[in-house]
Amino acid sequence: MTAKVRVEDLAAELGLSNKEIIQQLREIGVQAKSQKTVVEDEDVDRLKAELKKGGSGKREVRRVGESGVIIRRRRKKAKSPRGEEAVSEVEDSIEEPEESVPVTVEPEAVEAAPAEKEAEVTAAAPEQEPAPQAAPRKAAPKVKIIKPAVQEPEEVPETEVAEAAQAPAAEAVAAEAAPEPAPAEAQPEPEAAPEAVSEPEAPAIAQEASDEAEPVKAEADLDADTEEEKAEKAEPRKKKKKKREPEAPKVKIISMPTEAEVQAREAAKMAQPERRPARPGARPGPAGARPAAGRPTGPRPAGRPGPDGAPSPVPDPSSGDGRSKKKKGKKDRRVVEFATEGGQDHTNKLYNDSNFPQGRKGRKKKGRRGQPMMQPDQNQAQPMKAAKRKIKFDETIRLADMAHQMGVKAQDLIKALFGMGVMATINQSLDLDTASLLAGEFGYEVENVSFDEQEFLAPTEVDKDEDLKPRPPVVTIMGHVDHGKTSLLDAIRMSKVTEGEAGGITQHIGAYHVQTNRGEIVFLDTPGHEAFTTMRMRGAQVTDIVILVVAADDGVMDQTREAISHSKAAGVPIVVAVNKMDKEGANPDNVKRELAELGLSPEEWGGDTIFAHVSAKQKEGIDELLEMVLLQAEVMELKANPDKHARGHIVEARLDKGRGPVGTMLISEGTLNQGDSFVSGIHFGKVRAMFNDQGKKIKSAGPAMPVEIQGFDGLPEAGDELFVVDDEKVARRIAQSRAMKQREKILSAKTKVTLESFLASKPNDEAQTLNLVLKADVQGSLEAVTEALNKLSTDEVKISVVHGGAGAITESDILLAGASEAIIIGFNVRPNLKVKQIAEQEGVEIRFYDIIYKLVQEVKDAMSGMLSPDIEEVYLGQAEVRATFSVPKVGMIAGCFVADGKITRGGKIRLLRDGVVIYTGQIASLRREKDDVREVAKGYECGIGLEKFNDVKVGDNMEVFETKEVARTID
Ligand SMILES: Nc1nc2c(ncn2[C@@H]2O[C@H](COP(=O)(O)OP(=O)(O)OP(=O)(O)O)[C@@H](O)[C@H]2O)c(=O)[nH]1
Repeated sequence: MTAKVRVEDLAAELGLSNKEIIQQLREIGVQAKSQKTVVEDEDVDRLKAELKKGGSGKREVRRVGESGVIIRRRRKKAKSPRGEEAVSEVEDSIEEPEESVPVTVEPEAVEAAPAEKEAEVTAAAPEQEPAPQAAPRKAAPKVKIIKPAVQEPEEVPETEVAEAAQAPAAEAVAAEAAPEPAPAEAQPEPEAAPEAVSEPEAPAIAQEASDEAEPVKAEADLDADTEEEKAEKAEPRKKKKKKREPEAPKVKIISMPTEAEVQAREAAKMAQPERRPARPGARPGPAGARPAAGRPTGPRPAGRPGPDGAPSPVPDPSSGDGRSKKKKGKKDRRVVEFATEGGQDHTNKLYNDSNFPQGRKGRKKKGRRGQPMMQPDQNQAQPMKAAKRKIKFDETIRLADMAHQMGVKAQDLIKALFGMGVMATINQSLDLDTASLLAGEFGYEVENVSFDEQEFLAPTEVDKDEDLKPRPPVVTIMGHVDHGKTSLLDAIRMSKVTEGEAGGITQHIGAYHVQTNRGEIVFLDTPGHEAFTTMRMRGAQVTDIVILVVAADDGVMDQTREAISHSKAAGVPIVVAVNKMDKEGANPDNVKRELAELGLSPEEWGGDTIFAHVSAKQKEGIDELLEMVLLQAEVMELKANPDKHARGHIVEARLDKGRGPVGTMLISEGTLNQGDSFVSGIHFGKVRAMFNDQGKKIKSAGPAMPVEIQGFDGLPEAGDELFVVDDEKVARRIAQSRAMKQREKILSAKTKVTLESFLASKPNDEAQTLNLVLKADVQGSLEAVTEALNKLSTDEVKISVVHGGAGAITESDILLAGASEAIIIGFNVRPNLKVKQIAEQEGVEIRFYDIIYKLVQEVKDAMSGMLSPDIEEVYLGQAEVRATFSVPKVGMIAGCFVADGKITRGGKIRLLRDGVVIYTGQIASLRREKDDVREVAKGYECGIGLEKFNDVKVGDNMEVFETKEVARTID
């Protein structure tokens, strides 16, 4: 058994800090994550041996900061034993002297501080590693020298190595002492300096290049260094920094080296360093150049991807070298820079060689914990690799997530997007195109990993003619209120469906089919066009034929017109059922005439609309009506392939207490079998049980059959498409993917058709159509507006009035507009609160006008892409008139209840009666109880007086708004 000791215990025992112990352990190849990590006894022994030897190269260098604070830095020792020993020695000496460092020295050190620190680190590194590399270190020392030199000249040389180093140090000191203006060389110095910093690396290169050259370079370096130092002294710190920055280039230079160079370096191992070599060439890439930090610091700047796009590459984890975390981190950073400049491989090699010991110094970010220092840096660099510079994109991607994946600030992405003309917030979802563009800006690629449900859906091969079998038509009954829709449905069901059925009672499942002598017909059991259009809005066009019920004694009414508009918009043929023929006042000819005016001319009048006379009450004419429907269906040649996976739509769904979610599906093609796995909207399931419209349990159902299904995982929605897939896993995956998309969709702004944007919405269409739903206060103005608008149609932009009617804007109008991508134009009419909310939900734009000229002008402008309203109306609130009081000398005061928003005294007001605008003007007075108030919020009562208007009635509504100017926009 081996004894185990915790890091913290070990630290206590050896008189070192936990960090130091962890670092030391790393250097001997033992990974310790924290002070609690248990260390094997044998490792402890090794560690101690290593420490005795001189430690794994850790060295501490204390610096005196400006404030007089001593900064202790540790440097890893070179792998080479020599180096290590030397280092350790140095450390000791340094520490001691540091404390005794004179104040005067401090300032200098401080100046050099940032860069110096780094420089020191780097310098130290080289030194440690290659004892032999006197030259290189020397260069490094310069930087270091500044600190140590002043403080302890002797130490510096010692640590680093060689006498040569000492010499430079001395020089440096001298230089510092005599701040002469940097000679011409001084300028280059900066570069040289950097090089010097990176010297270690440079040396390698130099070596590779040629011995001869090296010496020269070395000399040059030295000179440069001294010069630099001088210059630094002479110049403000900034300059020094700059010089150091150049050092970064050194790094780059190093990386620049070819493989051959690298190898040479390895071979020579820190040998004589003539880092200089790099100098000129060194800076291969300005990219890395960031050298900013001059000396040692180089790393930092380097760390970041250069503008060149050169994100720092990642060198290889030279981490193995066993340097202090800090050092590692620094190194990594540098490496990154280098990589950027030169080949990554090279850098890696270099690192591995530990040729670049110098690299540390800068304090990198604090946050590195444990080894992480290295790793994180590497990670940062890694992005360089193409494989790592990809962003996963799934359907959409939130800007914040994208920033996270890229490792950049969301703010930066937002700025970049802004530059691309896209305004986005951190939580906004981006589409693939935008994300790709944005990623490109940062040198990233977008990898689309979206789940494509199409892959799992049965290939939508075109059915062969021989596979198609006739199917029954699906019929919806529409008509005005009380014209007999329900009675007709009942009459049909009673006369056909229940024949032969016990009790004659059929279960209501949303649809049923009837058998006639001529064939079957399927009826959707939800009369009215709202349901019809609601489903259409959801993309479900299940109805083949519409039966339009018109009472013979009443004629065409508002909802009759609406039904016609809805049917036409959906392109569904209409069969007219003139109902209540049994009534005395029945006048079918009048109905025909009115319908003919709306484009539904009976066949006997030369038109193509089929009419049938029925009496739902007397159950007369039903067969003839059904016959006519089938006649129409024959013309349509409705067919479907029953031999495939079923596909259809949910027409009704409900939560059954005992059976859970159940939905009625109208199969449009294929055959649904019990046990089939399916997806419906964002839900999935397996057909556990299936019932027909008569409540009978069935095992399979073919096209156009309404069936009630059990087995959903959640409640589907009417209009959802349902299709069968091969297995439940696929169904689940698809449903999950859809649910996710739906969430994203909700998050992303809903785009709606607006008068300003409709042109841009379909820029590629040759002829664009502006769909409108017109609502006016009276028939007369409706006709006038319609006529004026129709005249505006041009070859390029057509105006299509999907529906026009007199009266308030209703929910039905919103649904129709939503399904037809239309804009609602309200002329002297307004929607009530509920309708307004639905319009907002559905993203339907409603525009209001009270002057035909203005209406026409705006539509005209919109058609030419020039619409730019400069006055915008801002809705404030609505109030209901619950009482009226006549106040002498003041006039009529309306006692109101604020139902929405707020009422403000300065606001403009519209008085609405049944949705029609009666008055538009100003609020003359606004009171709460007996006090004049500025505004009254929702939920409170108040008294409102209108300016020059007294005809207020209980039940009226008041809409308050204000107008504001909006800057005109281009396009
Ligand atoms: N005389 C006569 N009355 C009928 C006929 N059909 C329906 N009615 C009557 O008209 C009224 C309205 O019938 P419904 O079937 O409810 O009309 P609807 O169109 O479904 O009405 P909503 O559901 O309100 O839209 C009822 O009182 C029926 O009895 C008919 O053919 N002749």
